[in-house]
Amino acid sequence: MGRTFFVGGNWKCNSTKASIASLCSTWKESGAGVAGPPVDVVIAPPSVYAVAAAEQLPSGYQVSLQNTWTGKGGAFTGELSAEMAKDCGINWVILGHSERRHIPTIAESDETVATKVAYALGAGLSVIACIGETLEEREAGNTNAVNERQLAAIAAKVSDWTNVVIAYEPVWAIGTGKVATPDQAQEVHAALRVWLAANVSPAVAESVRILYGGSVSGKNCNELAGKEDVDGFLVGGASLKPEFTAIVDSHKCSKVPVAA
Ligand SMILES: O=C[C@H](O)COP(=O)(O)O
Repeated sequence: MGRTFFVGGNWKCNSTKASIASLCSTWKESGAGVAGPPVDVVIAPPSVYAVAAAEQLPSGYQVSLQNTWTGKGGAFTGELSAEMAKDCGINWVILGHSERRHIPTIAESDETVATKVAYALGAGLSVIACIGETLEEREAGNTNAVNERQLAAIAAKVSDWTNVVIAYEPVWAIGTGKVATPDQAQEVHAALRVWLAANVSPAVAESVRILYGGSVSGKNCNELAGKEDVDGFLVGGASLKPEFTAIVDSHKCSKVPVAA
């Protein structure tokens, strides 16, 4: 069994109509960063731009939301439901991103993230589920414990992992330019697979894709992609730049067998 390399681009709360048109046209003109086997590419624009971006992205690039609500729509001002994403032809959502966990005015709990993941899957979306430790937690020696706690909350509500991609994003590496070393990323990814094998199933541990996120760039992606448990990336800042296509192309450095 193999795992198809996966590169996600999270535009966060950035972009304009003009910047999207310009970036998409630069990517297409470069001829690099081609989506399709052996690499999946999924871009998460701010939701108001998602449908328009889908029409301009290079062929084969899929689109994601950056968040959905915990359940069915209704009287929840400002929220977006998984069903609305599906209705608009959007098949992915990023959930549990560290900015949604740690920004005080958002403060999503493990429980909320897990509820969102389970609901989105049930509504037919595929989910990029984010986990990751803070610098304080790493320095206290709690890296694996924190990541396993966040994953356990999701595992408690999810039984079918077919449409789940895990993104390991150490909070200290996000937007800081302090990328995890390839060995640091590999160590956590391998530990996550061990945890999944013991607590979910060996088959899920073998098949689920685990992405690394945090200051990934066109310069550091190839070395990270060469690690045996790194199945791709969730990219923030560099996904707003021409260099993103080089990160898509880093699948050529992957040692993970491609899914049949
Ligand atoms: O979702 C993406 C991550 O937050 C990584 O962001 P970054 O590549 O800007 O560090």
